[in-house]
Parts: sequence; structure tokens; C-alpha cells
Amino acid sequence: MSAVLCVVCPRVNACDHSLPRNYCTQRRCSSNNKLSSKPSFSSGVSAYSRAVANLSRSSEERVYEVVQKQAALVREHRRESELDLKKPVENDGTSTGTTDWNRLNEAYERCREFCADHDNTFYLGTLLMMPELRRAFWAISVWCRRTDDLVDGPNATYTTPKDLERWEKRLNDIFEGRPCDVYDVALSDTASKYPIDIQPFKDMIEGMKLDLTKSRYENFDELYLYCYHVAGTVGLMSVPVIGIAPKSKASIESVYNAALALGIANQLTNILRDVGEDAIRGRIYLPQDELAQAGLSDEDIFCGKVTDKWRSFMKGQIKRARMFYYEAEKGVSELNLASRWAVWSSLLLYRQILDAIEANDYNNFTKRAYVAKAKKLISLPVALGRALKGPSKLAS
Ligand SMILES: CC(C)=CCC/C(C)=C/CC/C(C)=C/CC/C(C)=C/[C@@H]1[C@@H](COP(=O)(O)OP(=O)(O)O)[C@]1(C)CC/C=C(\C)CC/C=C(\C)CCC=C(C)C
Repeated sequence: MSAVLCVVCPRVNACDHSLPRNYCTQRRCSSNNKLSSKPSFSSGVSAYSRAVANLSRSSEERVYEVVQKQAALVREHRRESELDLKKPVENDGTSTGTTDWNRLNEAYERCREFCADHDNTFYLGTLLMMPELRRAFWAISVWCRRTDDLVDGPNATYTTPKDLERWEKRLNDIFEGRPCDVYDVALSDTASKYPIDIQPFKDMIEGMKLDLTKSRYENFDELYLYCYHVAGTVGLMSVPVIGIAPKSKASIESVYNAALALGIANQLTNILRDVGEDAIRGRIYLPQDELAQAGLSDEDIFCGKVTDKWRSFMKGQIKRARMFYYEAEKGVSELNLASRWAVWSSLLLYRQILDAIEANDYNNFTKRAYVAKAKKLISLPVALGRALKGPSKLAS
């Protein structure tokens, strides 16, 4: 029997969860029923054994290292801010003049227009935020959408790896204060105002490189890594802008983990909704080994017939996506109050796409699952109710 890894606990063949191929988002293992701690590769490990370990690490373990790095950066930034508060304020001559101010306002307005045209659910979410935060999210969203368009947009067939390298160089320029166009001006400003790290942005470009060459995913481990690159990264970009509630007792890592989970959950939902559309483009994002285990093949997907095998396969996939939403929920209450409503709303709205797939009797080949406007509106007060509940008193 081949070794099976759990998505969250780094154990092999040790979990007895009901998810396909033993993947779960619970941090418990059946063997000892204790919270499994994240593996640390830092102390006392030689470079050689680390390189060997690299080969056998699961995607989730590798992504968790990024989470740890992001959390460490936030800590460092907090320390620096405390030191800055102690320093007397000096005018260093870099204060923004009126022309710059107008240019910036224009840049953010262009980002708003871009988002209003492109991003339904997330644009709606940003409207529930405070104006300053909203602007930062528009700038980040525009960059993400433009990156995604390189491999998924109307001109995607012309995109080469070289274009993505140029895009990455341009990203470095944005972070170093040399924006290229009006949208970059907004992101450059956002990056200078919030403790955002360039890593998740670079990782998203890596994901797009993957999309250029890969159209099948052997197992959930491979799919997880893809989801991290294209969507989990958005969660990691978002936390430094949103900020963690001052009263939160949660560890920074656990909040980043929840943000990552929300990105993964959204992307899994996206994949399940778009099975038919992706198949037309020759792409199948569903884990090949799980398809085979369910007695399904690529041909079944290209034929697009809803059978009992398909329904039962989809039930497992939907269950897993919901577990990632559940992981994400744990972190939303730990965020700053100013953004909780927006994040809860987008979580509730996007998750309902899974309900819509069920309501379509799992026909995601020819019927697009969507959430009706009335349902969206009902979700807003529900989200507000949840947002008003503050961080948990217990440390996590
Ligand atoms: C209010 C709010 C949630 C704001 C997030 C705004 C933001 C930065 C959005 C960027 C989204 C974007 C354009 C990503 C590009 C890559 C991509 C296409 C990812 C897929 C999004 C939807 O795709 P698509 O447009 O094709 O789908 P629709 O047709 O519109 O349905 C993704 C599925 C992923 C998006 C991932 C997120 C928005 C991550 C959200 C995580 C957080 C905001 C962190 C919250 C923190 C905690 C602790 C939970």
C-alpha cells in the first residue's frame, strides 16, 4: 500500500478520517489523539539531512514554513513600531505633496474601477471595510487579478515563462518604490504603508508558472500546493493589511493559518464549481488518485455525465472544502474589527457556492453554481452578527 499523508498533521498512514485518501484538516491523529505539533526543521539539522527532508516533506509542511516566516516578520514589525513610537517625530522631507496625493487618489480610484468590473464577491466584501483598508485591498486585488489573467485571461495563450519572469521583476520594482503604471503606483503605496512581505506575491507568480505547464494533479498534496500558490497566498497578503485584533490571544501563526485555509477553501470551491469549464480547456484540477479510487477517469469528466459515482466523489470533495472553511472560521474573529464583517461576508458568500453545487445535483459540468442576490443580501446581517463577536478569550 502506498504511503498516505494527512494534509494537516504530518503523519503517514496514521489518521482515520472519513475524507478521501485520509486527507483531513483536523489537527488530530488517531494514533495518540493529541494535537500534532508542526514539524520544525531548524535546530541541529545538517544541511544535507535538510535537503533530504525537503524531498519527503508534504506540501502542507513546506507552506507552513512560509506561514512561520510571515508570522516572524509581523513580530519584527511590531517590535520596530514600538521603537518608532519612542523616537521623536522628525520631518525627513519625504512627506507626500499635493501632486503625489492626487496621483495616489487617481491610482486607487482606477484600482476600484478595475475591481468593480472584475471581482464580484470580493469587491462586495471590500465595500464593507473602512476606506483606507478598502483601497489597499483594491490595489492587491488588481495585482492578483492581473497576475491571474496572464495565464487565465483572454491573451493567456500568448503568455510565456519569460513574461512571468518580467512580471516578477516588475513586482520587485513595485516593492522597491519604482512603480511602472498607475495600478502599480497604488500597490507600491500599499506595500509602503503595511508590513506586507513580497514572498506571497512571488509565490503567486510561481503558481501561474505551474498553471502554464501543468494540467493534471496526481494527488491532493499536489493540488494543495497549487491552491496555496494561487489563492492561499492571497490570504497571507491580506493579514498584514487587516491586522490582528489587539485583544486577540491567538498566535500570529494560527491567524495566518486560518487566512491560508480561507484561500485554499475558496480555490477548492472555485475548482469544484468550474469542473466543466476547465475540462473544455483540457484542464482537470481534481486529484487523479482520488478520481481513480472513485472509479472515475478523465474521460468521465470530458463526457460530463452526472452519475452516482460522480455524486459520491463530489460529496467527498465538498466535505473537504468545507473543512478548510471551518479552519478559516477560527481565525476571522481574531482579526481587527474593522475588517471582520467583510471577511465573514466573503467567507459565507463563497461557501454557499458549495450548497449551490449540491442544489444542482452535482452537475458542475453544464450548470454554473452561483449564489442568488437575495441569498447574498441575507448573508450580510448574518456576517455582521458574527463579526461583532470579538476574539476568543482563550489562547490558541
Ligand atoms: C474582503 C476580502 C475577503 C478581500 C480579499 C480581497 C482580495 C485581495 C482579493 C483578491 C482575489 C483575487 C483576484 C485573486 C487572484 C487569484 C484568484 C483568481 C484566486 C481565486 C479567487 C476567486 O477567483 P475568481 O475571480 O475566478 O472567482 P469568481 O468567478 O469571482 O467567483 C480565489 C478563489 C481565491 C481568492 C482568495 C482570497 C480572497 C483569500 C481571502 C483570505 C483573506 C482575506 C484572509 C482572511 C483572514 C483570515 C484570518 C480568515
